[in-house]
Amino acid sequence: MRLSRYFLPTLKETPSEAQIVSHRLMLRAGMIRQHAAGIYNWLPLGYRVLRKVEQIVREEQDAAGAQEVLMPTIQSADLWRESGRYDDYGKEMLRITDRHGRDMLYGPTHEEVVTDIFRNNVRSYKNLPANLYQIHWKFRDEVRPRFGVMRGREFLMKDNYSFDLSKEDARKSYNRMFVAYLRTFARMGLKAIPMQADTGPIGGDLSHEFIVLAETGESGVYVDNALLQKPIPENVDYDGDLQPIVDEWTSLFAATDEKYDPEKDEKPAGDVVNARGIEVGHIFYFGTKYSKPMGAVVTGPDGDEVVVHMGSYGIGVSRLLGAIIEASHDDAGIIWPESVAPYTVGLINLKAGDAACTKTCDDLYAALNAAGVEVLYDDRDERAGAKFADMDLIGVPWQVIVGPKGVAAGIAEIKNRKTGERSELPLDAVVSRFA
Ligand SMILES: Nc1ncnc2c1ncn2[C@@H]1O[C@H](COS(=O)(=O)NC(=O)[C@@H](N)CS)[C@@H](O)[C@H]1O
Repeated sequence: MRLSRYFLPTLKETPSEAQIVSHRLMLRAGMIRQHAAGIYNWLPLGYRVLRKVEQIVREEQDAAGAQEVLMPTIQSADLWRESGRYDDYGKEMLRITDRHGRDMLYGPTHEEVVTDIFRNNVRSYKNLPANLYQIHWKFRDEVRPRFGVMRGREFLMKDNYSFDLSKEDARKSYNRMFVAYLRTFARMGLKAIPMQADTGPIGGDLSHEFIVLAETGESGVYVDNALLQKPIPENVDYDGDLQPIVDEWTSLFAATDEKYDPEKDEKPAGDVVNARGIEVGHIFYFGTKYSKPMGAVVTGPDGDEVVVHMGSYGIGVSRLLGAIIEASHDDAGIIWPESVAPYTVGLINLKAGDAACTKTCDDLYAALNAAGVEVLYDDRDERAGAKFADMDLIGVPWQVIVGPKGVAAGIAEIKNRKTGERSELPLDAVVSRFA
């Protein structure tokens, strides 16, 4: 993409309404613009990263055996009356009346909808286990939306729902998601620690939140330092027994401050630190909480009717962009991990008015694109300083800097955005370096 053509309204000034760094940088880098409180427009740069994050979530869900669906954002209130949550859910639920006077709502979550899909289409235990997921927009009328996409009212969530014949089988589904979550966040360069958590309006008695440690996090947490060093599971056999991995990750102390109070509870063993964290995922087992009132049953192996056991598993996809920036930035701006970066290379033409330099850069841009390298090409007629500042703000992992002197010497300068390390490369070696 050429910066001269990019719809990228960067800001020099820090917007006053932004209180945390990720919110400030997402506004300054032209990634989002607020539409209303807690509701955002996703501009080209921001949307590009959102889809990269979404894709990693999707890949790990597919690898774990979940199947992607798309459920409606607007739901009928009738299902929520069946589950008994219509009144309990409170003011966070955006309630709507359609032209025929029917009670509808903008979905804050989808347990009822997915249970309705299951009960209408599955009769036999032979179709279990089932695990359906979607990546879709949710609406929760938060009383105090803040911190940009971190606590929005309309936000993008990946939500899964699992269906099993028994609590034991449901535990296996839970474990598959637990491991998939460890892998998902690690692929985005995040250390997300699974912690015992409250179940809140979703319900159930088994739940873990996945928390990324960050000083601006809204959650207070207590975590054993050893958890931060643990290697992430690789080459996972999702049909195998994952309990040992889950046991390993839950044997050390980690709890949100809702579950552990240092004043009341005894001091846990280990090198436990108190920190702030961002909840990027939350998984629940809640048995028959929805399947019983909604009649989601299957015929069991011995012909009897069995109410299925369920769990639900959420990831805050849009929140993750904020979390990644909180975990990876510096004074100059965002530092995107390569796995979610909007572009891999930021190509900077230091002298747009110099014909030889511009031709070299244009040729390099074409060659990198032809090799499948995602390039953001600063071809603007701007001062070098402004170009460096913008590319550092946008946060692409690698900068390829070409000026008239470099062209004369046949070299480009390469800058690693994360380390600041600079090196030189012959111009004809740049494509192979990044392809
Ligand atoms: N207001 C919000 N803004 C941005 N992300 C949010 C917001 N509320 C929740 N999330 C994200 O969505 C994830 C899942 O939300 S949740 O309420 O914990 N869980 C559920 O909704 C379950 N139905 C899982 S499918 C959270 O872990 C958090 O990362």
